[in-house]
Amino acid sequence: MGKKSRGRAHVRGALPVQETNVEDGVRKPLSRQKRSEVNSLVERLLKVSSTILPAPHADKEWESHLKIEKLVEKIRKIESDMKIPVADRRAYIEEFTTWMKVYGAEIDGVKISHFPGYGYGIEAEKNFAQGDLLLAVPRKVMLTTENIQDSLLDPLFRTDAMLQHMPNVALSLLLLVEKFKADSFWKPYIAVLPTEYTTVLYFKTNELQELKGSPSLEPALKQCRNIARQYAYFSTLFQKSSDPASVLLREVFTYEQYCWAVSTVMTRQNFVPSSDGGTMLNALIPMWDMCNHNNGKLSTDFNAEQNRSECMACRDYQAGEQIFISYGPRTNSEFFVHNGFVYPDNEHDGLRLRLGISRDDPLQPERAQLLGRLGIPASGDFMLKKGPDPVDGRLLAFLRVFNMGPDHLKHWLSSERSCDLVYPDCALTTEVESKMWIFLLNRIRLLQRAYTTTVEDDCKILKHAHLTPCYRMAVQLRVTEKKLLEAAEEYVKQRIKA
Ligand SMILES: C[S@@+](CC[C@H](N)C(=O)[O-])C[C@H]1O[C@@H](n2cnc3c(N)ncnc32)[C@H](O)[C@@H]1O
Repeated sequence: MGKKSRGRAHVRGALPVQETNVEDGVRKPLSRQKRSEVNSLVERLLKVSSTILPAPHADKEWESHLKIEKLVEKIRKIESDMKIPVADRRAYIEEFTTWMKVYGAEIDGVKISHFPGYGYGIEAEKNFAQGDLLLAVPRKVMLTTENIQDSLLDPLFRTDAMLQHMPNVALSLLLLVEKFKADSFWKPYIAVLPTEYTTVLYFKTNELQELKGSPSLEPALKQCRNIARQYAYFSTLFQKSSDPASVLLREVFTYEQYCWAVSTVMTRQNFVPSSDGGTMLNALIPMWDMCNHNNGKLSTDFNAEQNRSECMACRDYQAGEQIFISYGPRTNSEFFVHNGFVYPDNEHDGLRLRLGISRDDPLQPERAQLLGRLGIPASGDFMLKKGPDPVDGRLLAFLRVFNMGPDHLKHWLSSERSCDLVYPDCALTTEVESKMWIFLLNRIRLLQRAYTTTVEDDCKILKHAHLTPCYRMAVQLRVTEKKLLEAAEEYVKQRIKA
């Protein structure tokens, strides 16, 4: 495809230049030799990223990440020949807003503005009272997995198992198809999307290394490995298939483009009912997806009668204020891995604890049976929560069962009141109670010792102005984790004293 000739203003003002996804140069395919180099690197990447690692093993995961990174770096270097210069994201906001209104969006009273620390966001242009309609986005402008059936992706979608089973991956590829198609209906929307993200896929090795000791490192590395594997899979597929999507994407599909597409979807997607109401669809909802997150109630709903998503004010807003929505009760680790940000005031924060009954434990069958009765697995992920009650009923019951002796287990297995084990005031011997609090305290201290810095060190680091956004986020995340552990430690110490 040749250079775009559409005239537009390159607005350069006080704000940093925000690139768009609109090409501002000539797209160049790779030379034959470079294509074959990429293909052989991709083959190796597919192998390395598909290797099954031994169950949770941080060192092995890190080793594998370094191998993947090495290959990805080589691929990126060659693929940089395919890079297309892009223009200012901000210059397209007006065109996008007009497009939204033409297709029936109700967005009077709000506008897109830049907010330091958040990127773009939605600003109130008038006062809103709690419960008022802030914006309404018709289905027509949404990009959903239902749009695949009328797109170039449809033939590939129908035959590819990964696309059939992973709607978020399918939506990512649909987005790429629409981005590179000459006459996409969604061009005005794609033009105002960010060109880069701060999801873990954009972290350099030294930035990810800042998470050593954190329980968030493992899901972050897994995410990087999964995306590298998917990239390698599709890169190979597009080179050899002749369906319309493969033909279109063959010359433009790079690791960077794939990271962009999946990051767009993972940081912005929502779910809406299908047109027949029978199922839920992964959807990109223009304009709504410009809202940033804070604590609060979910305030977006799909209005089936009007066939549109509606977002209500979850509190009063004054003109000039940034409007926030809640992305839901996620921990900071989840925000970090899936949404590309850390929210220090997160009231739903929590820290994953992996706990399990050892197979070598002679009482394993009894413990597993009792836990099973409570609907709790004998091994799995539990959560230490932020706030005054860090230990919820599920974790409490696990710890109790884990620390019971044979007589206690026998008693609770024959009791009709075993469900009481999830309640703090359940009548349990002090022997089991104190054993379990000591066990939890040791576990918390083990987690604390795994970090290589203290909260004080981290706070000093965060004062440096020159940190990259990804580096800053990694340090912010470990601060939230350490503070949570500190509070939980204090809570447990009080229980031991009592
Ligand atoms: C749905 S988009 C919101 C619009 C986005 N700010 C933009 O410029 O396009 C979600 C992204 O916004 C940013 N974001 C949302 N809430 C945030 C918060 N509370 N703090 C920092 N960044 C936030 C993160 O980069 C996140 O990936």
